Formats: sequence, C-alpha cells, structure tokens
Amino acid sequence: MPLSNWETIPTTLFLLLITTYLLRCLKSWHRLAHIPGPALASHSSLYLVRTLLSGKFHEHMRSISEEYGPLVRIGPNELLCTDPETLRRICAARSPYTKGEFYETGRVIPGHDNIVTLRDETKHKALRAKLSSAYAGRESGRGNAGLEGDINSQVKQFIRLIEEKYLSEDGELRPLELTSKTMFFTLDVISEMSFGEAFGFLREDKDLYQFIEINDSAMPVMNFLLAVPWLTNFVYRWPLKLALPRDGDNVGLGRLMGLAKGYVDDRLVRRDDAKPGSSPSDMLQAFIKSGMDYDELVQHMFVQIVAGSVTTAAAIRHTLLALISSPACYMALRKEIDEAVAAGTISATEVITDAEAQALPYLQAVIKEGLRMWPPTTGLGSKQVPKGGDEICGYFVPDGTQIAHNFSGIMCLEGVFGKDAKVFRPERWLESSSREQADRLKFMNMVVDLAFSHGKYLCLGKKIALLELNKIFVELIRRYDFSLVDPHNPIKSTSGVFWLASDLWLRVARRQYFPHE
Ligand code: HEM
Repeated sequence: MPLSNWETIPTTLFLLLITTYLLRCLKSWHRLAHIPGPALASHSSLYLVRTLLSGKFHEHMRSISEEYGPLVRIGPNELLCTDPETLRRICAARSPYTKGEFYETGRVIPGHDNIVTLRDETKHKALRAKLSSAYAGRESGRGNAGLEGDINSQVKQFIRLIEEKYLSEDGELRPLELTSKTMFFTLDVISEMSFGEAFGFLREDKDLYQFIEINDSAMPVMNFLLAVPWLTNFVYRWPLKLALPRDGDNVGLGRLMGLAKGYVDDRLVRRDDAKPGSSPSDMLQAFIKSGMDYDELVQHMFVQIVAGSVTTAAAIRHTLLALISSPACYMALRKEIDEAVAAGTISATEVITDAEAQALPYLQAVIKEGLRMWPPTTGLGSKQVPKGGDEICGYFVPDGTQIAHNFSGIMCLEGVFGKDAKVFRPERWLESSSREQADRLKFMNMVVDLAFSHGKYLCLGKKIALLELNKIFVELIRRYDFSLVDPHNPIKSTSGVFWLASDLWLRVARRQYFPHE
C-alpha cells in the first residue's frame, strides 16, 4: 500500500466512528420521533439532568404535560406519562411491564438488590410476599394496635419536645424548625416499629449521625444518576465506589446502614439463645419469621428507614405549612377536632386512634389535599415497556422504552380536580351531593391514591404513613397555635425525585382557648 493510503487510515476511521455515532443517534431519535416533547430531550439526557437539578422538578413535570399532552418525550428512551388510567394499567398486578433502568440507581451496596431495585418481577413478587404481612402488622401478632402504639409514643415524644423547648410566649420567641423535626419524628417512628426502640432523634433533638445533613447533600448526585441510570455502573466501580456509604461509617447513610446491620446481627444471634416466649414483636422479628435471609434483612431494614422517613416527613411538613397559610382551612380542621372532642368521639387525653381519625371528614380531606398538592415522591418511577410494545395515549411505544410517572402532573389535572386544581382547597373532597360529583370524587380518590403507586408496586408502607398522618395533625392542632416566623420566606424547598426542605421556622404557642385542659 502506498504511504499516502496509510496516512488516510486515521481520518477514515475517525469519519467511520462519527458516522456510526450519528447513525445511532438518528436511530435512537427516530424510534420515538412521533411522540411530542422538547427538542433537547429527544437527543440527549441533558434535558432530564437539567430539570432534575433545577430544584423545581415537580413544576417542570407539570408544565411539560400541560404543554405537550399526556405522553411526552423527556429523554432519548424516556417518556413521561400523565394519564392516571394508563399508570394504573402499567402497575397492575398482572401487567407485563417491569421496573425500568431508573431503579438501578437505588442499590445501596453494589451487587446487592433490595425491594426497590429488584427488576426481576418473579424475585420482586417473592420478596414482597415475605414483607407484606409484616407491614400489615400480622406476622408480629400485634396488628394495627401495635403499629399505632409505636406511633403514639413518638407523637407524645414530639409533644414533650415542643413543651420543653419550643413554646413561645408573649414577648419571647422560641422558634421551631419544622422540616428537621418532621424528619426526627418519622425516623423515630420507623426505627421504633422496625427494631422495638426509637433511634432517639426527638429525644436528643439532634440530627444524629448527621443523617439528614448528609442525605440532603447527596441528593443532587442521586438526581443526576437517576437521569442517567447507566452511569451508576461507573459509580459502583473503583475508585468511585470508595465514596459510597458503608456500614462502618460514623455518619450519614453509612451509619444508618451500620445500625440496621447491627440490629439484624444482634437479633439473629439472640434467636439462637432466645427463651421460648421471649421473642420481640417488631417488624424485624416479623421479617425473620417470614423467612427473609440475612442479606435481604440487612438491605431491607436500611431501605425501610429511608423510604419510611423522607416521604412521610415531606407530607407532614407540606400539609402543615399549607394549613398554616390557609386560615380558613386551619380553623375548619380545628373546629372539627374540637367538636369531636366535645362529643366524645375522640379521646380528650389519649392520642387519637386511627379509627377515630378516619371518621373526621375534614381531616381526611386535608390529608388527601396535602398528598395531592405535594406528592412526596415526585418521579420518576420509570417502568419498561414489555416485548411487542404498547399503545399508550394513542401512540405506539416500542418495547424497552422507559415510561416515567408524572406524579405532580396527574395531581393537578383540571379535568379531574377542577379549574382550581393548583390551589390547596380540602373542600373539593367533600363535594358529592350530585351523582356527577360522586363519580368525580371516586376518580379523584383513584388518582390521589397513585401518590403511593399501585398494584404490584404499591407502597408497602402506605398504611403506616396514613396512620402517622391521621394522628400528627390532630395532636398538634388541638394543642397549639402555629404561625410563620417569616411569612415572606416561609420555607426553603426544592424538588428532584424527592423533596428537600429546610428553614421552615414556626412560632408555636399554647392555644389560647384549648377547651379540654
Ligand atoms: C406519605 C408517605 C409515602 C409515600 C407518598 C410513599 C410513596 C411510595 C411510592 C410512590 C412507591 C413506589 C415507588 C416506585 O416504585 O417507584 C413506594 C414504594 C415503597 N414504599 Fe412508600 N411511600 C410513603 C411512605 C412509606 C413508608 C412509611 C414506608 C415504610 C414503612 C414505605 C416503604 C416503601 C417500600 C418498602 C416501597 C417499595 C415497594 C416495592 O417496590 O415493591 N413507604 N412508596
């Protein structure tokens, strides 16, 4: 070969590479080119990275569906679905869909799956079966009463903390920062249920092990990886994996992992020399009884602490903030509580029971409205289209496509919730005098239930979360008056796949006219 031909080889190779890359891009773009969406999203993951890191993810998801419709292309292989019925169909018990690539990022320890990250449907189903009865309180033999007892003791601890340190009086402000306290509360509830003893965040009134601080600072990295899940494989390799949390850490997620592992180790050792009848009755014991192996237990106890705390804390703080900023709603709820106490339908001295709370229509409306306006998980929960593809919202979608849930979008659909869907108005849940309204209410309930997902992916902790919500608002509002320390800057809050919040400063005062003291 003449020398000049040799010299052209690198150029030819380069051109070949570029052409192959461009052809691949073209093919990838063409696959879903018939589905509307922002131009950037059809070519690269940059659109998702940008919106997930914007701090206003939920708003973007809402506005993009308003602009482009119920099915929007948000990435080269990602679509966003804002059709509640399709989302239910995708998640239904017998649906051929599977968890998507999004879930790869949820693995805490490389190579070890947990209930959230398991994409193999058969294994996921089998693990869910082991977990389900413990979540219902059945395995432990304690049922609802046991779960309620654990929550009651942490509600009382929360009240004790307010009484000791955060009651403001005339001329003296003792501000309470609610975002951290709601995390303390939910972390203590979930640890008490899981291990039979609370971590003690409320007792110490402190971000133990810097868990909240480190969890919050890791969130942008997590949001980034969730937008580009395949990059997770690099994070799981040396040297990046050295930065992942480990159970030997003294702080952060790693410390919680270590605590969870410690409890499991301790319990499995104790099981060997436990006396008959001395078995604890917490969720860990229930999981052991249901046949979970060591690895499953360690993974799950950790996942449960995170899944059970961040979400419920967000629901409590957003709803309470909405109530404080909507005096008419606040007073309507307080009136309902006072009347129920006066009528003896809720106890004047004990923490409200779940059954009593369920009989308070305005409270139930407030809880639903809070979950609707600020769904605690804002995305993406992508599921993978099965072999043969699927027809979604009038479009053919090829197999392997990732379908994300638009949690914030479905909760603000005007066709479902009315023209004032973006307003916090619990009364919308109480309007059912006509047949038409009753039908609409049924549909609204179906949509708001999707905040906990559905079918084979339904949140395992839904019942626990609702127990917490049923108690906390009543116990706070019946005792105290709340006001914002800085009404012009009520909270610092950002949304990615979860909410991050800080600086929700409240003035808490004993109720002027607490009728039951
Ligand atoms: C208001 C509070 C909560 C909300 C809105 C919520 C929402 C959700 C959602 C949407 C999912 C499905 C996620 C997905 O597949 O992408 C989920 C799953 C899950 N949640 Fe919750 N959750 C809440 C509280 C809790 C609590 C208190 C616990 C534990 C005690 C918990 C444990 C779980 C677990 C273990 C899963 C995984 C289920 C599976 O993949 O099969 N959650 N949750």
